Amino acid sequence: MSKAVKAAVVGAGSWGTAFGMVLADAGCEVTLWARRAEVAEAINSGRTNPDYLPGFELPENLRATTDPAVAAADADFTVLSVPSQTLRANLAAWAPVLAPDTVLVSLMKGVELGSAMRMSEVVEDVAGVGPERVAVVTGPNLAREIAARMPAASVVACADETVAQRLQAACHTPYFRPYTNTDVVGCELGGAVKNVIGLAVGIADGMGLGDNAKGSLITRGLAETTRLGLAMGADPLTFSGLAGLGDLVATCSSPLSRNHTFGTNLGRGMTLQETIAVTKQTAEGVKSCESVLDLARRHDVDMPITETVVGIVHEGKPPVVALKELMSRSAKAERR
Ligand SMILES: NC(=O)c1ccc[n+]([C@@H]2O[C@H](COP(=O)([O-])OP(=O)(O)OC[C@H]3O[C@@H](n4cnc5c(N)ncnc54)[C@H](O)[C@@H]3O)[C@@H](O)[C@H]2O)c1
Ligand SMILES: O=P(O)(O)OC[C@H](O)CO
Repeated sequence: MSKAVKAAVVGAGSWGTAFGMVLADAGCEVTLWARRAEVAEAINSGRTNPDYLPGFELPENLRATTDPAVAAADADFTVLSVPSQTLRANLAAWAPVLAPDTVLVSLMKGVELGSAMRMSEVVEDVAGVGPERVAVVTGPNLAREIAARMPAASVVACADETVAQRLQAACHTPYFRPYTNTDVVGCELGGAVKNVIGLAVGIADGMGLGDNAKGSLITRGLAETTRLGLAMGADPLTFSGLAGLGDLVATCSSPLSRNHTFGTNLGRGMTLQETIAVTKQTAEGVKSCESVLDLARRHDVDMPITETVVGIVHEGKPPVVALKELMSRSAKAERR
């Protein structure tokens, strides 16, 4: 009998826990690392994670610990699911205990502030591993729907296709269908920028701007994501796939999206501080809109929607003023 695949998951938040359930349902032995002892205790004794995924019973082959060395031991895959801006510090603490040949898997959809590095680049930098040891899982995967075992497709990206295929096998279940891709840059950009566009669509929804505005923002949001991707060497076809259009549509249409909800609250007139106060979990676009804009400027790419979101979220620009500015930009051909 072959040995079960072992997976460590760093971060027992909503997506770390839900993806841990997917791995466990696919037959892996999963150990979740939780920051707080009470979260680990609830998972081990109550089979639930009431703080992040209330109402879902967790599989028996998913355990939790607060000790990184226990979680990391012999892990074939070390799955990283913490807020993007904390990855560097979290992974630095894990680096000494990582299993020697473990594949590091990023679930995160953000870009590091200051360095403008994608999450896989931060992983390579901190863990000192090459791209063949780093994979990314991304796509239209709202954690609560996955935890309810509702059907979804996803993308498993790695520069080394055989590694992507191993991970694909490790997380393939009757309700979770992962596709492989070797375009790590495109997959990560799709995930990070859709959060920013999700904020923009949420703001528009909160302002009551209607479905034409939503369709326009989604489409032009995808256009600016693709422009950035092309400048960074991504395959443009990635953006019409699950990591691009798929995730953008799910995020921009779902009340389960934290980024969309964050934007809706701002569009309804809440202040930034009020919105932060009612947001219990990570809305990556709030910080990553600045690092995405930084990336755009480094690559000399025009990203007007991203710029508008930064203006509203970080510069106190009233949404009505931002809307007027966005709509009065000079006329253009669609494909440029
Ligand atoms: N929730 C989803 O539906 C979903 C789906 C796909 C991808 N993602 C991505 O997965 C990543 C993780 O998101 P999530 O939804 O699990 O977030 P979350 O807010 O639900 O959980 C974050 C987890 O990170 C832990 N953590 C570790 N160090 C931390 C620190 N210094 N500060 C704050 N928290 C810290 C928290 O304790 C918590 O367990 C994000 O990049 C997100 O974009 C989320
Ligand atoms: O809740 P959000 O906005 O972080 O979105 C969750 C996932 O990324 C959707 O695929």
